[in-house]
Amino acid sequence: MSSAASLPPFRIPVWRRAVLKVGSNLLAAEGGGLDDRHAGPLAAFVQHSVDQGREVVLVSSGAVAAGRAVLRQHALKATGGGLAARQALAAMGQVPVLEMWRRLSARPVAQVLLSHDDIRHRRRYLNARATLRELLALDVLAVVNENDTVAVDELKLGDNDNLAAIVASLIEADVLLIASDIDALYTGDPRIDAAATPIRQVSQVTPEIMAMAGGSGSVVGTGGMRTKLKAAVTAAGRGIPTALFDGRSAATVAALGHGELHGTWFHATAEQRLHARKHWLRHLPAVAGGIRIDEGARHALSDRRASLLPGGIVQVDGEFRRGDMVAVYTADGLLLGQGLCQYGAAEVRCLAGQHSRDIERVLGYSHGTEVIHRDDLVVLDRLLAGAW
Ligand SMILES: Nc1ncnc2c1ncn2[C@@H]1O[C@H](COP(=O)(O)OP(=O)(O)O)[C@@H](O)[C@H]1O
Ligand SMILES: N[C@@H](CCC(=O)OP(=O)(O)O)C(=O)O
Repeated sequence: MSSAASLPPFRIPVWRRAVLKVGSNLLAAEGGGLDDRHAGPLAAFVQHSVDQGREVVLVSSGAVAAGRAVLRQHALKATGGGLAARQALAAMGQVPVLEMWRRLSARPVAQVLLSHDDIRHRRRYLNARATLRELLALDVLAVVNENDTVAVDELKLGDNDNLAAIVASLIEADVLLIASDIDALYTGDPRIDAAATPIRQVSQVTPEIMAMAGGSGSVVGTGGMRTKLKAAVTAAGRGIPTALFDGRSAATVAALGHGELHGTWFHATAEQRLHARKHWLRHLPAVAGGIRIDEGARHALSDRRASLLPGGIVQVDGEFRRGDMVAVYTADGLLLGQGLCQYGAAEVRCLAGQHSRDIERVLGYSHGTEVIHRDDLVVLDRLLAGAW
């Protein structure tokens, strides 16, 4: 088997926001529990990226492996196998996982546990997104994992590769970074196929590429290469490229900090991203009613692609709830576009004409400074001009 070191590195495009997924195999110690040997250089990579003005959200596995060690440490006996036992292990293990990242990070860490329901339900999805955005703004390291406690088998996000791709889409990351225990995608499962060769770039995950992937090479890993390829497909569907690399190699991790990938790069085109989002926003039906805005806000939305702030709102028609798709009109009633509203109609009525900084004073709480965030807004004249 030839190794990925035989190929020239891939120069990754400059990115501003990334999701870094750290797999179980990198965190599980041989005799059980956690080993921070590989997590150390990865935490240093995150810090280095932040120092350069970038943002990184971590998706970390390892809870089940860590939970097993807690059980042993305290000489506890599992009451049985099955799902509940695994969930209990994960619940116990989240503590040492967080503790490890806290120890390795110069910044405060925050735990974000997500479940299937949080992704499927729009309101919960928006809440999760708002929290992650806030944590990024606070410069806090968000450590995401699946909320195994409430995830039953048929409603599981499944593996953290998939979760990482969803989080990348949630925070609109520029790149998904998957740190694994293998240095590239190979033409076949390297454990079985001695002639397998590494691939540096994949322009699209085709059925032929999918057929190259086998399952996990270890007992702690969940999905193997197959789930990584599926994650790359999910991410590419949102226009997010994926980098797969060997998180056991400190040199590879350090090189990544300088934009050099010694792994596999899965391309995603900008058109894919625009198309997916434009399509999604455009086809979500708007609720009855809407928001009328003044000339300054119209200019900001259509010419500067800005978010809708409370100050530019002159009138609220009808009823809608937080998270609903709401039509936006000019003051004289021309339809300008539509977007996902961060506040319900009653709240927007209170906020109309107010400065963003006064939201908390007016409502007693805040869901953010934007009434409609620019990422959630589709402006029709841009669409028609094909520029969105
Ligand atoms: N075509 C392939 N190329 C590379 N690795 C493969 C391939 N098919 C299967 N694998 C296996 O996938 C493993 C990585 O996945 P996994 O064990 O789930 O790790 P993680 O904990 O990082 O998610 C590799 O160690 C390798 O044994
Ligand atoms: N929530 C589980 C995730 C396990 C998992 O998916 O692991 P991985 O092999 O990294 O995809 C844990 O923390 O143990």
